[in-house]
Amino acid sequence: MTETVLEANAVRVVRGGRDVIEDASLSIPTDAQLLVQGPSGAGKTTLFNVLGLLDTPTDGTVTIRGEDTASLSERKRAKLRRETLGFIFQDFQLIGDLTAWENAALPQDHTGERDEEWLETLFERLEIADRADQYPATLSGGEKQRVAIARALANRPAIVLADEPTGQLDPDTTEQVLDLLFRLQETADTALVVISHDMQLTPRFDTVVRLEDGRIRADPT
Ligand SMILES: Nc1ncnc2c1ncn2[C@@H]1O[C@H](COP(=O)(O)OP(=O)(O)OP(=O)(O)O)[C@@H](O)[C@H]1O
Repeated sequence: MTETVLEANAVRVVRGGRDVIEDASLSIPTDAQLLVQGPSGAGKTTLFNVLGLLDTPTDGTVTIRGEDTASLSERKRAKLRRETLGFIFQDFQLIGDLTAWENAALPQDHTGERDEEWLETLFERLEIADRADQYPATLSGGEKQRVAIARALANRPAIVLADEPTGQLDPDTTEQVLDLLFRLQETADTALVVISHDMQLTPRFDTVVRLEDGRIRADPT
C-alpha cells in the first residue's frame, strides 16, 4: 500500500469573516500526481498556503507523515517545511541579485546540506546547465521556471507544491515544463501537487480534484 505523506482533514479557513476554505480533506500519497483545479477566487492559494505550512487553518488538521503540524512550534514547522516541502510559484520568486545556480541552491543553504552533485543533475535534466551563472533578468520565462523547479527540488522534498506553475508560460512551454516536472518527480521520488485554474493541465494528472467556492469536489470525469 502507498504511504500517505500529507493529509488535510476537515480544513476550514476563515478570512475576512467568511469561510474561504470549507471542510477540505485531501490525502496525498508519496507518489501523488495531484492537480487541484479551480476558478479564480475558489481558494486555491489559501489551500496551497495551508498545505505548505505557510498558513494555519482555522479548524481541521494538516498532518505530515501522521504528525499533526498544529501542535508544532513555529520553529519546528519551519524546519519541517524546509525539509519536507518544495515550492514552485507562478511568478517564479527568484532573487534578482543571485545567479540561477545560487537561487537553486538556497534551500540547501538553509538546511546547511550542500549537494552540488544533485544540483548539477537537476540543471542538466532541466536543460539549464549553460544558464547556471546567469541572473534572472537575463533568463526567459521558461528558463526562470526551470530554475524555480530546480530550487523546489534542491532538498529532495517529499512533496513539491506548485501554485499556478505554468501561469506565465505559453502553451508549448507549459507542456515542456510539465514533461520536465513529471520526469523529475520520478528521479526525485517526490509527491507532486499542482494548484491551477488552467484546464490545459487536467489530462496530464493521475488525480484531479475541483475546488469551488472553497469546497473540494471529486473530479466529475
Ligand atoms: N486575508 C484575507 N482576507 C479576506 N479575504 C481573503 C483573504 N485571503 C483570501 N481571501 C478571499 O478568499 C477567496 C479565495 O482567495 P484565494 O487567493 O485563495 O483564491 P484563488 O483561487 O487562489 O484565486 P486566484 O486564482 O484569483 O488567485 C477570495 O475571494 C479572496 O478575496
